[in-house]
Amino acid sequence: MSTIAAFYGGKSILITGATGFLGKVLMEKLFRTSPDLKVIYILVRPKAGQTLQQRVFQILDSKLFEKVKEVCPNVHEKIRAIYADLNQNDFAISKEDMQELLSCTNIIFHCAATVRFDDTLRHAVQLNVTATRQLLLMASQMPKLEAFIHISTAYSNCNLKHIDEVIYPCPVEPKKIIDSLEWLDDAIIDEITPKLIRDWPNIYTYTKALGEMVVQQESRNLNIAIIRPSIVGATWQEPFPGWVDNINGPNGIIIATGKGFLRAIKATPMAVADVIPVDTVVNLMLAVGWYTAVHRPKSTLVYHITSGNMNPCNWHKMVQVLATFEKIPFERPFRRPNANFTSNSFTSQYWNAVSHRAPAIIYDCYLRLTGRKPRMTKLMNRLLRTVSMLEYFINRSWEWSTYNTEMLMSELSPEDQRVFNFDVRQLNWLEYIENYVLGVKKYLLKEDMAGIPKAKQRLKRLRNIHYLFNTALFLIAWRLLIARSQMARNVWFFIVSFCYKFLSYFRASSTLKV
Ligand SMILES: CCCCCCCCCCCCCCCCCC(=O)SCCNC(=O)CCNC(=O)[C@H](O)C(C)(C)COP(=O)(O)OP(=O)(O)OC[C@H]1O[C@@H](n2cnc3c(N)ncnc32)[C@H](O)[C@@H]1OP(=O)(O)O
Ligand SMILES: NC(=O)C1=CN([C@@H]2O[C@H](COP(=O)(O)OP(=O)(O)OC[C@H]3O[C@@H](n4cnc5c(N)ncnc54)[C@H](OP(=O)(O)O)[C@@H]3O)[C@@H](O)[C@H]2O)C=CC1
Repeated sequence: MSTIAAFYGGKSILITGATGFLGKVLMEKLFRTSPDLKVIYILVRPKAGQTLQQRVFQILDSKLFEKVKEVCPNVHEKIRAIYADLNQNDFAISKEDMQELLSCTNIIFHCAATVRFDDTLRHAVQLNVTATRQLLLMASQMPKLEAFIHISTAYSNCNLKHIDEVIYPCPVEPKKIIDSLEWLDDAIIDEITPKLIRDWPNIYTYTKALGEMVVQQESRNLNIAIIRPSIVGATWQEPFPGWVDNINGPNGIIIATGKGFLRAIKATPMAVADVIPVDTVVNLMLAVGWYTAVHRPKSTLVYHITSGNMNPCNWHKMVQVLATFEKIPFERPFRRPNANFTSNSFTSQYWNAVSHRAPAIIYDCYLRLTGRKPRMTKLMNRLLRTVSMLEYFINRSWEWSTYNTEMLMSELSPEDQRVFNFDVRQLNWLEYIENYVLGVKKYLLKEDMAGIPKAKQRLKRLRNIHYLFNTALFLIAWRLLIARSQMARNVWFFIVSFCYKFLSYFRASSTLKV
């Protein structure tokens, strides 16, 4: 029997961000491996016209939870959705709910965050910093609390090249920032934001760093651990390979490439693509929860869950996705999937003009001519903006030390190492990437596998159109050149007479043989 799975039996667990990508996989694994847990409290807000209960039902009815329903048939009774908005004071939790949370919670997994790179500083600080402080304050009033696990990101210190498993101080104290945001108006905040975030690439990574500082400063006597995953990708093994459900990180790029919108990207091919499967992150989270509660380390331990130092894959290898698109094409692609990597800014601008903007403009002209509303240029601009925000991460490599993560691995029994496996050395990248693309097609785009032959036919047609278009373009350009340049004319006559002579010789020699 797994010690970790047994540890969660009978426990009351509080999860923030349970409706997010990581949160759902965390809940799934908890229910599947510890079906005898007492309750999982999740802090949820109503969204997109759905009530809390509707949101919970939608999650439990998804394919992700199919195995859970077999192992834990009364899973609906074990989830307690609590109305909460982390943007508000006391999270807007009712008195009764708060009382129950304070008196019953044994373990907290704090996953909620805004992960948008372009959020406003005010909102990102509220969610990634102030809400963390508020949750720690709540945690300090929980008599039964055994561990508080805070999810940060491996990029919270991406302004450094080598990152250790320690909490680095930020230049400005989080408290000062929280206080000043209370009275500064939005225009001034926008003006000072670049000065505050300095060499961090965006508000997200900066506020995650502030969040870690808050954890350190407000830890009181709590048993706390911080987990820093790198780029969280689709599931590797559990509950099945390739599960994804949002367009963040590589997912949106995979869709844009597979649908033929994105044909070139400014990336350093040899830079490490530090993707880490979401189930691996969740396994570490559960192992850390157990270790922190049982072994009670004297200080707050930070755990890196990254792939680069143990089983590196670079962006060049990630282009394997292209080969996968041949086997498993996405439906209705705009162009044939192809991607050029360039680390040169000038070449990148060139590709943007030729491979992205020009086809979008041509397509919009076609839409206009056929009486439809043009939309491709707008979509392309949005895509290029997104790609430009991700460029920072695909043109650099970082080194993350993993002493604590390795130490934890060695503390686990062989059974726990199997059930809560976070050893990425066993991961086969090519297989993972193929399953990832398949997962994006099935679970994110919700495309039917039966449509693959049709999609392949369309790819063939697009390839023929591509060749035809290029040939026509070449002939037009050549015709124009011949009309204007004597030298081009000479070259043309030379080529034609050479071909003619070659053909005559070939014909003559074959007649002789007969
Ligand atoms: C060639 C080979 C390629 C190989 C692969 C290469 C991969 C490279 C990837 C590199 C990734 C690097 C990531 C680094 C991450 C750092 C680690 C972290 O902690 S970071 C943690 C991770 N954080 C990040 O990765 C955040 C990065 N992303 C962002 O910050 C923002 O998306 C943005 C600012 C980039 C764009 O903002 P904006 O332009 O406002 O766009 P929106 O966001 O609002 O959405 C656009 C559209 O999509 C719709 N839609 C949404 N969801 C779904 C869905 N589930 N289903 C379907 N659709 C969905 C949505 O409805 C909207 O459509 P519409 O309503 O207009 O019709
Ligand atoms: N995905 C990645 O690549 C990486 C993620 N991380 C970290 O992992 C954690 C989880 O990320 P991930 O699952 O990908 O993110 P998601 O965006 O998928 O999920 C974010 C979660 O936070 C919740 N949330 C946001 N705002 C509020 C609010 N005001 N009140 C209540 N809940 C709120 C969301 O709820 P709702 O559904 O209502 O919006 C959602 O459940 C984050 O801390 C992130 O920093 C770290 C490294 C990489």
